[in-house]
Amino acid sequence: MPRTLESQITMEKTPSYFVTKETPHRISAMSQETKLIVVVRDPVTRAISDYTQTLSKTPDLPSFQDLAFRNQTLGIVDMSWNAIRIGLYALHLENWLRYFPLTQIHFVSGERLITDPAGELSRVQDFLGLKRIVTDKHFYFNRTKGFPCLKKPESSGSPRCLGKSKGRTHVQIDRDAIEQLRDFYRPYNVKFYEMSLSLSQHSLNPQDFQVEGVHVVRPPPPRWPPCRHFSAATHFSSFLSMHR
Ligand SMILES: Nc1ncnc2c1ncn2[C@@H]1O[C@H](COP(=O)(O)OS(=O)(=O)O)[C@@H](OP(=O)(O)O)[C@H]1O
Repeated sequence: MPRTLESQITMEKTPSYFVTKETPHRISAMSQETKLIVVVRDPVTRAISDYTQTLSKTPDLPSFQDLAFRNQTLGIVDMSWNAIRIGLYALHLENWLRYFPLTQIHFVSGERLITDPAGELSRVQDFLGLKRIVTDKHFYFNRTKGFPCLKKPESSGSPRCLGKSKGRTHVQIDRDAIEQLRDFYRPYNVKFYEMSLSLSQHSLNPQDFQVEGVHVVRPPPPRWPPCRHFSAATHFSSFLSMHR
């Protein structure tokens, strides 16, 4: 991490931070005031997106079902496959909560980042204690790309969209496999959604985690005092770490 002046914020983004066992301990040893931002999306869509990305680099990859299930007939999911494991947000979060209070963690909805990028970024700016500088006027919807793009980045006078590897058409996976994976993730999603409910900046959509209609328990407000400073974040889940 570079040295940072009192008025500056250092940000670092590494997709694997959120799911790497040793990371919370290492980051808290560096600074307990680090603020953490995690971009999450429906874990089933996330797994298919992950597979689509790997397939584009490794065309002879086994099928999604072969990798996702130990035994698909019995519905036994292979939790050791990274594309599946990463979406077990509740488990990863529990590991982080051993080192950081929930108030220092902010979840960005990957789905809303596409439908309402300015809204998601308002919450990020609030969480970081920043003035809301990034707003609606910075984005436009690019029909060709099918995603929001930046109107005019600071560094150039022309609009900028994310690259071709972001927002690819996903590999088609059969309905049954998707349903089996939804069933598999449901308890983890419910737990994760419940944990996130105690955040004042809570913005996760119940539909994105298939928890609508499920009885979720709102946990008591966190015991920790609100943080003064912060820092850090993860392929949906993206993980960004920010340090002041
Ligand atoms: N504005 C905009 N333009 C293009 N793509 C967008 C945008 N906002 C979010 N997304 C979604 O970002 C997804 C890819 O991001 P990753 O999480 O793979 O990034 S990272 O590799 O972890 O850094 C990518 O997922 P896929 O659609 O599955 O490819 C996109 O849906």
